[in-house]
Amino acid sequence: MLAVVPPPVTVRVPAKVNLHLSVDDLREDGYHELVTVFQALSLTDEVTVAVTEEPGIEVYGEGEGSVPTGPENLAWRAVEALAAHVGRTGEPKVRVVLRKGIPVAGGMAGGSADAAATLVGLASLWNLDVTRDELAEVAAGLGSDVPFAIYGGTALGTGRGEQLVPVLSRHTFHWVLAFAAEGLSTPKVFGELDRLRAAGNPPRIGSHTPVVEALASGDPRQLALLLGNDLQAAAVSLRPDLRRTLRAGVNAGALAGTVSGSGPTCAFLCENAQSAVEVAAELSGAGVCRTVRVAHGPVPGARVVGGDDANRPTPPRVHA
Ligand SMILES: C[C@@](CO)(OP(=O)(O)O)[C@H](O)COP(=O)(O)OP(=O)(O)OC[C@H]1O[C@@H](n2ccc(N)nc2=O)[C@H](O)[C@@H]1O
Ligand SMILES: Nc1ncnc2c1ncn2[C@@H]1O[C@H](COP(=O)(O)OP(=O)(O)O)[C@@H](O)[C@H]1O
Repeated sequence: MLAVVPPPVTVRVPAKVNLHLSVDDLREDGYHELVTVFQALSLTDEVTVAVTEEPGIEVYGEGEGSVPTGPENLAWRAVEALAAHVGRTGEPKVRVVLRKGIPVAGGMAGGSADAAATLVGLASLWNLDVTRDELAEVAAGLGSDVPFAIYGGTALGTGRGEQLVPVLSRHTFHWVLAFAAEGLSTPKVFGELDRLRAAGNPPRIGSHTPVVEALASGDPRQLALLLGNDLQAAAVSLRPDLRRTLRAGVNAGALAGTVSGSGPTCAFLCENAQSAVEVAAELSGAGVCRTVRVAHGPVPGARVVGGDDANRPTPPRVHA
C-alpha cells in the first residue's frame, strides 16, 4: 500500500520590535530579568516544512550563506524539540525552507520567528492535536523570544521575556526599519550592559505602564515620547555609529527612533503610512544603514498561509 505524503505547509511569521525593554540584574541562570512590550511587525519570514527523505534546512534571502543550515539552526532545534515533545523517535524526516526578510542578528528575533513558524507548521504537517499555548511552552525552551512569535500582536513579556500577556493596542502604527551592515550578538550586548552598569550607573528607563496606556490611546505621538530600551546604551557603546543612524531617522521626519532589542536594527515610529514612506526614502539616501524597510504593527503571530501563496515553487538552490 502507498503511504500518503501530506503536502508541504507554509507559515508566515513576523519580526518584533521592543517598544519598551527594561533590563534588571543578571540572574543566577545567566539570564536577565526583564520587562518588555513587544509588537509584531509586517516584516516577515516564510517557513515551509515538508516530509522528505532528505532532512535538512535551506535558507534564502536575508542571511543566505551565513545562517547555519545544520542542527544549530533554531528552526532545526524546533523540529527536534517538537518531535521529542510528541514522542516521535528517530531522525525527523522533515525539510525546512526559510525565506528570510528579517535581518539576521538584528534584534528583531528572526531566528526565534523561524523556530515559532516551524512549530506551527509541523503541528499542521503532522496533524498534531496541540494548542497554541502548548506550542508556546515548547517554544520557551528554544529561546526567550520564541513564544511571542507564536502569538504576535502586542504583548507584555516578563521573566526572561517568555511569560506573555496580551496588551490592548488600538491603532496600526507605522515604522521605518534601518538594517545595519553587520549583526550584533545578543549575549554580547547584555554583557556590555553589565559592564556599563559595573562601571557607573547608566540611567534606567523606568516603568512600562505609560507605554501600555499610550498603546490603548492609539496616539503615535504619545507612544513616540515613551519608546525606551535599556540595551540601547550597550548597543551604541559597541556600535557608536548607531547614534548617527538614530539621528538621521528623526531628522528625516520620524516621531522617534529606538534600537530594536539588542540591535543593531533601528526602528523609527512615524505619524502615518505616508510619513513612513517619506522617512524611508530620505533615510535610504542618508548613507547611515545597509537597507531600509517600512512596516506596520501589530500583526498576528505565526500562521499557516493558504491558497496560491503556499504553492509557490521552492527555489532550486540547496544548502546542505
Ligand atoms: C534582547 C531580546 C529582547 O527581546 O531580543 P533580541 O535583541 O535578541 O532579538 C531578547 O531578550 C533576547 O531573546 P533571545 O534572542 O530569544 O535570547 P535567548 O536565546 O533566550 O538568550 C541568548 C542569550 O542572551 C542573554 N539573555 C537573553 C534573554 C534575557 N532575558 N537575558 C539575557 O541575559 C543570555 O546571555 C542568553 O544566553
Ligand atoms: N533560523 C535562523 N535565522 C537566523 N539566525 C539563526 C537562525 N538559527 C540560528 N541562528 C543564529 O542565531 C543568531 C541570532 O539570530 P537572530 O535571531 O536573527 O537575531 P536576534 O537574536 O538579534 O534577533 C544568528 O547570528 C545566527 O547565527
